Order: sequence, then structure tokens, then C-alpha cells
Amino acid sequence: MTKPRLVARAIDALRRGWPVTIDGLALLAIETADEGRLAAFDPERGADILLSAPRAATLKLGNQRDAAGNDPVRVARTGWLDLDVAAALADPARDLSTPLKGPFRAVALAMPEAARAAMKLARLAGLMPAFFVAEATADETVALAAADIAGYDDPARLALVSRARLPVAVAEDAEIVAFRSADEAVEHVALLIGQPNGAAPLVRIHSECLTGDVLGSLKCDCGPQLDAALRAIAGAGWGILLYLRQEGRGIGLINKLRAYALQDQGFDTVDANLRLGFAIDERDFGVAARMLRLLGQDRVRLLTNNPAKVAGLAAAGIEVVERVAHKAGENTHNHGYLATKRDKTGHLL
Ligand SMILES: Nc1nc2c(ncn2[C@@H]2O[C@H](COP(=O)(O)OP(=O)(O)OP(=O)(O)O)[C@@H](O)[C@H]2O)c(=O)[nH]1
Ligand SMILES: [Zn+2]
Repeated sequence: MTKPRLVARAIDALRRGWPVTIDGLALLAIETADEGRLAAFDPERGADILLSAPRAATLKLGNQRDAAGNDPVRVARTGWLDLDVAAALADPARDLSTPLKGPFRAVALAMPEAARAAMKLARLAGLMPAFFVAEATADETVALAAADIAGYDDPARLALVSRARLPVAVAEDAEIVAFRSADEAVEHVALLIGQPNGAAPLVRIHSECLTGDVLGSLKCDCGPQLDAALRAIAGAGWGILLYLRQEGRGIGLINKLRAYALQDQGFDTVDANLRLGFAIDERDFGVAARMLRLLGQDRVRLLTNNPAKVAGLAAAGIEVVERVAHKAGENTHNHGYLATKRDKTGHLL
């Protein structure tokens, strides 16, 4: 039995700069730490630093003990490794302006599962995945298990909770359906357009992009793709738009804007994610599969250029009978972004 309530409390704690303990491993997020919190967490100044695998690779602090390079890396704390040096290890915004001190030394990771769970917890909290880490002694932290974190965003815990008529510009007879997770605070929605006609619905899986969807950002193609999807579904006569709250390919708005700042320094969308310490794409399309099943659909025609969406639905038991190409909104600002999607993430553009 996992304990989602503990995960919610741990997310809250990390955002406030309070420590948490995963399977006996005490963690303080570097991003929200200050001198006082660090001193309280680590009075003996013996705590190490825990970095995600891609962040450690960026800093050339690879973990020799993990051949695949998937595990987080624990860096030994030395006397001069203070809060400011830790912040520079965590935050790629400073990579070009402040050369790192060193040398740093990676030490064996006694509990890789707990360390991996810490990385996911940082992502769920919208924080950079970097921690002060120590064997737990303090007794007032939120103490949870790696398994609690693994089960926290299980799509099976999503329920259909509300539906209403929603006339929209492309279809006056549309219906909006809202889904809520028993644990997570996110609320995904589906917009049903037209009437089921026995055929597989035309479906668009759209991940939230505040900058593109709302502000008309020209850095990506999200806004025009959203509009084009609604028009295509209305034109087809029957289909569903899934609006998933997976801002920034699952790293959250603030981390996406950090990635944008790195793109201002010349890194592309893939390398920016990796420098921050995240995977290239942190989304789980099992959420979309669960929503489709709750809507009674298990065969779809999918509007996408992203093979990972097709594979993600298929892996979760939804048959994609056809992939329908979905290009819109190319401009001079997003040319490089689209080229990177084509060249590095396998988008069929
Ligand atoms: N981390 C990060 N996320 C971005 C960046 N640009 C756009 N995004 C996010 O990427 C997602 C785009 O999602 P989609 O358009 O659904 O998916 P896609 O993978 O491009 O695939 P398609 O179905 O072919 O459009 C949104 O969540 C955006 O917020 C970026 O530079 N960095
Ligand atoms: Zn976008």
C-alpha cells in the first residue's frame, strides 16, 4: 500500500525548503535551501550532493560505478563545497559565467532506488533535481518510501469527475470532460467534438504550453497546432482533444522557462533539458490512454508527428489505427526548435 499523502507532503516540504527522507536517505533541495536550513540539516557539514545523471554528465561528473549512466551521482562534500558551490552545481544558468571549482569526487550510491525517487520528487515539485544528501538522523522530516513516489502519478488513479456542454468556436455542440487524479493536484481535460459514429475518433494529445497556447509564443508550434487540431477534429465530424497538464514536456513551467534561458545561451531544446538534469521528455502518455478508456474509446486516429505518443498509447492498450500528420505554425523563431525535434527526438516532420 503506497502512501500518496506522504508524497504530497514531501512535495510541499521541498518547495518550502524543508528536508524529506526517502528510505532513510535525508534530502534537502539545493534550490530552496538557505544558509540557516542547510546548517540545521547538516550541522557537521558532512552531507554530500546528489545530482541527476544528465546533470552530472553535463558537469563531467559521471558515475564510474553505473555503466549505463542512468543513476543519480553522489558527489562528496568537501569543506569548500558550500551553498554557493552547490547552487552552481544545481543550476545550469551559471555554467557559462562561473567556471566550476573542483575537483569533485563521486562516491558510491548506497541506495540508488531512493536516489532515483528523489529525482522524480524534484520534478513533481517543479524544482531542479539536485539535493544535499545525508543518512537520516533528523526525526522531524517527512519520511516516505521510494515506492510511494513511484506509484504517485499512476494513471490508473485518474477518474472522470465532471462533464458539461461547452460551445467552442469550431463546434457549438462540443462537450468538456474533466479528470482528476486521486493524488496529484493536476486536472486534465478532454474536449469531445461531434457525435460518435462508430468509427475511431480523430484524437489530438496536446501537452500544456502556457507560452504557446495562451501568449502566442513563436518559440514553439503549440498554439497553431492546438488551433489546427480543433479545426481538424471538427472537420472530421467526431473526435477528441486531450489537453494534458504536462507543461514543458513534464518538467513544469518554471523549469521550461529555465530551459528557454539556456536556449538564449545557444543550447537547443534537447540539450537544455539535459543540462537542467531532466530527461529529454518526461511525459507519460499512459494518462492519455486512461482518459480515452474512461471515455469508452480504445481505437483512435492520432494527430501527431511524435512516434512516442503512438508508442505510449499502444503500450497502454489503445490501438492507433492511423497516425495523421499534424504540422502547423512554422515561423522564423521556431525553425531551429522544429529541426531539433526532427533530428534528435524522431519527430516525423
Ligand atoms: N522542456 C521544454 N518543453 C518545451 C519546449 N518547447 C515546448 N515545450 C513543451 O513541449 C510540449 C509540446 O507538446 P506537443 O505539441 O503535445 O507534442 P510534441 O512532442 O511536439 O508532438 P506532436 O504531437 O508531434 O506535436 C508542451 O508541453 C510544451 O510546453 C522546450 O524548449 N523545452
Ligand atoms: Zn509550446
